[in-house]
Amino acid sequence: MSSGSLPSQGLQRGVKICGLTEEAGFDACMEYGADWVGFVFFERSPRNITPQQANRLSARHAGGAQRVGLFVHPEDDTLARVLDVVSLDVLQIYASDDRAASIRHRFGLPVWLSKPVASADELPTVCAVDRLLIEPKPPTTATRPGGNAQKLDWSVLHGWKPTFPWMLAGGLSPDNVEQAVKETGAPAVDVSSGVEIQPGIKNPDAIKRFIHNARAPLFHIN
Ligand SMILES: O=C(O)c1ccccc1NCC(=O)[C@H](O)[C@H](O)COP(=O)(O)O
Repeated sequence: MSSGSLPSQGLQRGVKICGLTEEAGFDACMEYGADWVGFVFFERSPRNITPQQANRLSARHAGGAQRVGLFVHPEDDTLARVLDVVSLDVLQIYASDDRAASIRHRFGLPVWLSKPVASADELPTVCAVDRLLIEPKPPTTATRPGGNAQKLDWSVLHGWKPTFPWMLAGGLSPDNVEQAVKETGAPAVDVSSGVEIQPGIKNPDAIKRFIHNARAPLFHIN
């Protein structure tokens, strides 16, 4: 697969809205055409959702955006328990490359791996799974590895030419996403805090604007 330039639908830039917990936010993702919706299975997160709640939300719409389950260093048992209750299309994982590849093999689902970076020399050159999420390192005081509304220094990505699918995450919002894709050439973008009224509660209008603005720039590769 080349250059990470293949979002889920043709040449349209891929958009993932993460951390859905309630109906209005979930329905907005479906109405405004998000490519992926994320459910956070991490107890310390304000966006944590139970498998049963995720299943109920997911059942509100047949089809539409792919359902992504987000896990932090999960055991196989945890993944199996969630997948018993809610059907997921993608597993988004915080783990090592080897562990992520092993989860992919064990569960037979596409796996996306989060790659926190702080400088250009930390940018990955290979991808052991299906997609990498490039995001900033969390603040030292953070209680979770992502979803902290922290923006990556986009200049870190200048000149980076990955040969695998990737997605930009961290501190994006309806107001900065257009500039973010222009500066980085990101083929896909991921947001949580930037489209929220409060942690875990999404703003439908912000979701609409985020999706529109993310797709506004012509598709190009950096
Ligand atoms: O959202 C959380 O609470 C969370 C908890 C544990 C690991 C990851 C988490 N979120 C990751 C994300 O939602 C995405 O990477 C997101 O695009 C970045 O978050 P934000 O800066 O809030 O947009």
